[in-house]
Amino acid sequence: MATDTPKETIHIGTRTSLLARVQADEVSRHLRAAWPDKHFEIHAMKTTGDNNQTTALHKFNEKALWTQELEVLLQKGELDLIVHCLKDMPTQLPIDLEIGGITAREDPRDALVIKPTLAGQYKSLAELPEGSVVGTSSLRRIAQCKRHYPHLRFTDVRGNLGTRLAKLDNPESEYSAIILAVAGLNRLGMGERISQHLSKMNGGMLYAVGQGALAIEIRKDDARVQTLVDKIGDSRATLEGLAERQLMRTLEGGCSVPIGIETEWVSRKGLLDTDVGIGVKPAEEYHKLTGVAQTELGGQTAVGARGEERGELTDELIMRAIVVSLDGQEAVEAEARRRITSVKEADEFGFEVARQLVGKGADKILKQIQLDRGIIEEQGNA
Ligand SMILES: NCc1[nH]cc(CCC(=O)O)c1CC(=O)O
Repeated sequence: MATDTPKETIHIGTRTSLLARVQADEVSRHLRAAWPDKHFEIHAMKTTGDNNQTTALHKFNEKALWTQELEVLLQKGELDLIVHCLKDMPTQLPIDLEIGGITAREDPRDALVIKPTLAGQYKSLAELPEGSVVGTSSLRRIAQCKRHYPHLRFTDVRGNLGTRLAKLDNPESEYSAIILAVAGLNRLGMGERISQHLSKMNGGMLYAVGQGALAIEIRKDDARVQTLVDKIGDSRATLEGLAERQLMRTLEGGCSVPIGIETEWVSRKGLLDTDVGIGVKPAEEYHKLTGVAQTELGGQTAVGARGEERGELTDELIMRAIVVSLDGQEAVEAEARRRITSVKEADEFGFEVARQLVGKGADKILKQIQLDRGIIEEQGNA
C-alpha cells in the first residue's frame, strides 16, 4: 500500500478584515485548483492601518501602512506569499521582496452608495441636493469630486467596508452618501448597493492606481513560489498594474496624492474603420506615436495594426491619467496608447505618461499639495 507523503504547505498571509479574508480565499482557491498536490494555509494578521481607524489616512507618514507587519513574516520565511489589494501597496517595496503576479482585475471603478432613506430619490452625485455630505477619506476622490460637484460637502469616513456602510446607513449620521471601490463591494456580495459606477465618462472620476486588482507579494528570486503564482497571474492585469504603478512612482504619488487613472486594453486585428486616416488622425502622426504600419488604400492613407501583416492580435493599452489640486481648481490630464507586451514596456509606458503629466505642470500641483499638507498637519498638532 502506498504511504501518503504529507502535502507541501504554502503559507499565505493576509489582513484580518472580512474583505482581506475573502480576497485571500479567492487567491487560495485559484492556487488549489492549479496545484492540487499542495496544501495552502491562510494566516490573517492586523497591520498598522487596521489598528488605527481614526487618523486620516493621508496623515500617516508610514507608507507601508497595510503591508509592513506581513512583509516581515514573509522575509523571515514564516509566510510564502502575501495577498494584497494592489492599491494598498507602496510603490517602493522592500529590496528583497517583489510582486510575483497580479490576478484578473475586478471592476476598478469607484462606486457611489447612497443612504437607504435617500436612495429612492437620488441616483448620482449630480442629483444629490446642495450641501449634501459625501463620506470619503481619499484625497483623490475628494479633489475630483470638488472639481465636478462644488455643491457637495466632503467628510472623512474611516473603518473597514462594513463599518463605513454602517455609518452611512445609520439614519442619525450626517452622510447622504459614501464613495467606495466597486471591487470591494462586489467581493462582499454588496454590489447591489451601488447607485452609480463612476468613471471619466460617467461622473468625471478616474480610479486609483491598482484599484480592484489583487497582487501577490513574494520573496525576490523565490523560484518555487514564483512557479506557483505564474499559473494564476493574469498577464493583462499584471502589465496594466505595473504600468500604473510606474506612473505613480515617477510622480512620487503614494496613496495620499490625488492621482486618478484609467487603463483599457484594445485588441485589434487588421484595419479598423476609425484608422482610415481621413478626419481622424493623420496616418503619419499615428505611425510616429504607435509604430503601427501605414498602408495605401484606394488613394487614402490608412493605418493598420502591425498584427495584421503577421496575422496576430495587437494588444494596445490606453492609459488616461489626471493629477488634481486638493481644492479641485486645477487639473492636468494625459492620455496615451501603446502596444505593451512586457514588463519593461509597461514600465516605460507608465514613465512616459507621467512625463507627459509633468510636462503639463503636474509637478507644480504636487508640490503645492506637499506645502499645503505641511500647514494642515501643523494646525492639527496645535
Ligand atoms: N484601504 C482601502 C481600500 N483598499 C482597497 C479597497 C477596495 C478593493 C480594491 O481596490 O481592490 C479599499 C476600500 C475602498 O477604497 O473602498
